[in-house]
Amino acid sequence: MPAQYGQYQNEIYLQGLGDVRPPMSTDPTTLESMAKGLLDSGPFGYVAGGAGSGATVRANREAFDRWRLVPRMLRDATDRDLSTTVLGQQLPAPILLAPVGVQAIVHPDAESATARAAAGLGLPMILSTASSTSIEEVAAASGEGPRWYQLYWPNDDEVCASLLRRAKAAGYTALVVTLDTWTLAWRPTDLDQAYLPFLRGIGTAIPFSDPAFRAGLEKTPEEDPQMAILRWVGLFTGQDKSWDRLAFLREHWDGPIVLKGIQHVDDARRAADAGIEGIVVSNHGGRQVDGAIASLDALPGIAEAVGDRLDVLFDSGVRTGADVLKAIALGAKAVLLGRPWVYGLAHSGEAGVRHVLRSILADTELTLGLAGHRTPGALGRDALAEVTR
Ligand SMILES: Cc1cc2nc3c(=O)[nH]c(=O)nc-3n(C[C@H](O)[C@H](O)[C@H](O)COP(=O)(O)O)c2cc1C
Ligand SMILES: O=C(O)C(=O)c1ccccc1
Repeated sequence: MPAQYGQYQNEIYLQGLGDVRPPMSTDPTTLESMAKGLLDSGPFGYVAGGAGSGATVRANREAFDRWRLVPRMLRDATDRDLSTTVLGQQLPAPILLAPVGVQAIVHPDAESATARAAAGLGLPMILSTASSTSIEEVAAASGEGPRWYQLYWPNDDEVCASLLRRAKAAGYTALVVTLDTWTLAWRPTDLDQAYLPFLRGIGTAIPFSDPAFRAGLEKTPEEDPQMAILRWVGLFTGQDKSWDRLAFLREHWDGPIVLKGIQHVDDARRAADAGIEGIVVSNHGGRQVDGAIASLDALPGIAEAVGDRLDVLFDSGVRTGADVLKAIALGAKAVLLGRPWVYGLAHSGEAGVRHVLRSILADTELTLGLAGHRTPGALGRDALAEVTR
């Protein structure tokens, strides 16, 4: 297959001949400061912020800086192919859109804009349970694009079964169960502004359309929004879940299941023992356990232990093409991207998300080739050097 994503580089240079500049920076590491100038401090702080002192947000980036690619020369890497297979599904590149809730706080087009941008590139969007837009609406915006559903596992089995039923009916093929956010962490940036997006009312945050959810309310969410919001938050807080409860999800979901938020190798082994198809090695972008291990530092041991039994995915701190390649060389099959495209969404909706995704895809493809490889699968530990200070 001819290299395709690198075309974005040519496109940008050609537009430059007509004095047209790219819509926003092509360097995703600078998008945070751009978004700071665009968004109110509440939503910006919510997206950019982390737990506690921010130690784990920083650690995620520092871990990437400790690994360096070691490029190889005089190997024909003119034609690159980023495609890969995850959960038995062919993907055009080893990149997925991480589940991100409440997208209406950054742009009115919210999840529908993201879904259109992802679908246009054939990348799976993982729709959050905490989305601003309904499962069915986002499915419609996805068109033929691949779609996965992320579950915040409610402590009401009826609501859980209803969400899974709707996701299945709307064509979502894989289920990502997020385990690390059964309550929100201590997040000083949000606390200092008393900012919590889903306490700000119907329409801007959580959809209340679910029939099983509505059935459990005395008054409709339209009549008593406060009550509805409190019940919704309560449903996802302080759950008393254990590994044997995965059987319930199996019963109500007939596709592959991925557990998100795995950081300990023993938890990865338990997932494999339970017959789970995939895990996401993730610390939630440093938003949950302040002081937690950098996600990239947790990856190699986990990939070594279970990489041949299930698909190991990775997120937290991926910003550049080189980062994508480093995570793959350390054992990930694919990576999830979080904040960078959210900043693109804030800038210009669907077009902004598309620009950020195309930038990272182009960077990934060019850097792969320049490092001397044709496919992500060719990357092994010998493609990297660890820098010790
Ligand atoms: C604003 C925001 C909202 C998020 N919402 C969810 C969510 O609803 N479900 C979930 O599993 N993860 C959620 N995450 C975590 C992401 O899926 C992902 O793990 C994280 O953003 C990856 O780190 P990165 O932003 O450094 O790429 C959210 C992250 C952000 C920044
Ligand atoms: O903020 C988050 O990290 C997150 O996962 C979340 C949780 C609930 C609602 C929206 C997002």
